[in-house]
Amino acid sequence: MNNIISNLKSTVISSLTSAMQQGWQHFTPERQASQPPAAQSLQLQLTVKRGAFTLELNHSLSLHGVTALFGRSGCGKTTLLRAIAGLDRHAGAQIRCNDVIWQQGNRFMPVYQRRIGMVFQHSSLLPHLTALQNLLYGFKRRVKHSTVQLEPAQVISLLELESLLPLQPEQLSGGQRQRIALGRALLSQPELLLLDEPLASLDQQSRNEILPFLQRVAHHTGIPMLLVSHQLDDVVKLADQLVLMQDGRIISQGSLPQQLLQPELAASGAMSLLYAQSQGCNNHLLQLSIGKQQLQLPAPLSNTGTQTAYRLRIQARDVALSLKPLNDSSVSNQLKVSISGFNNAPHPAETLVQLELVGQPLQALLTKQSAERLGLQVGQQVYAQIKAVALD
Ligand SMILES: Nc1ncnc2c1ncn2[C@@H]1O[C@H](COP(=O)(O)OP(=O)(O)OP(=O)(O)O)[C@@H](O)[C@H]1O
Repeated sequence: MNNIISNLKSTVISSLTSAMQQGWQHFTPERQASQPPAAQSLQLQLTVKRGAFTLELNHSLSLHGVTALFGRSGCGKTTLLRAIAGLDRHAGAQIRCNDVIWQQGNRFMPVYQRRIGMVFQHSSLLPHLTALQNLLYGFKRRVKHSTVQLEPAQVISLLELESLLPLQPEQLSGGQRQRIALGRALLSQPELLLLDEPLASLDQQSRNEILPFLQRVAHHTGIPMLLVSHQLDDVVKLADQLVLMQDGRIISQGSLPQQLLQPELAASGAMSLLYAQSQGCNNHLLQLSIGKQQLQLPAPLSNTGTQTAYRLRIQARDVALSLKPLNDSSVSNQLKVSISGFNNAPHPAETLVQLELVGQPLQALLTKQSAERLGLQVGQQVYAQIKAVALD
């Protein structure tokens, strides 16, 4: 055992030393031309029957960035993820990743050959191993040298694991355990990361702590992620695309901003996601542009001035509409938009007004009475007052 520990330590120390020599104080990797192509599409054809529940799919999923598999509890998300991973084998299923057959007829590629990394709700760290040993578990034994694109030192730096390495799992918080589990998954050199509710067992503080690391992995490694979640808040912070499931079926898929218009999502609190460019800071106010329109928001205190693109999360209830620009209002963010449609809101007295802002969707939650009073119609140009924005 002592030998194993000292071998693991020397692997990381030599890896870290070499990283330092190459100037990886901060990990800013870009996928190299020599790297294998990341997973881009999954073709899925499968039927799974479990008592009264049936999962039935015949879909192609396009995977780039973070794709959220979203739906109510019991709709079949985990069942689908486990089939994709090869953890469960369902007769008659056909699963392909790009052009590689993972399952078809008698052919069944086992989990370890699928080049996937997995993180589950509970981190499943081995309790008798340190964080470092857990991190490197499988890396030395299972990963072929020729496939190594992410070295331990890079993963340690990316996920800021340095101070955690000597600790036992019981000494780590839930969020820290998930960071180690994520690091272990990355060191398996995956072409696809499968994340099954990785934040579900965490309290809000731990969720907030690990979310930036998931964002960092998504942005810096280029490895596509399939994220199972039934928390719309987490999905909106992380995902680029959303696959919506209901009662064992995929009912829609597409870019996250478009999918947020689906009435099924309004039940979880209708919101919009806008992409904006930073024009710098003025008096601690971040100046943002969307096309030719401007917004300003209190700059995040951690703002280093280097971020140029932002995601703005806007609750539909924080958007008000007026027929003319308001000059005597305290709301300073006012955008010219056009009405593209109306959706039912969860409450019968309210309506969700679909708006378009330079090709991006935005929605406002109004009472039907207000919408009628203003005479709102599809195609009409109005002004959206944005009362609150969350920044990513
Ligand atoms: N081993 C099993 N035996 C019988 N039924 C099962 C089994 N596993 C899952 N189910 C049923 O299959 C359905 C889908 O379960 P699944 O865990 O895939 O849903 P989910 O969308 O991931 O839910 P959650 O968000 O709560 O994790 C549920 O109705 C569940 O009760």
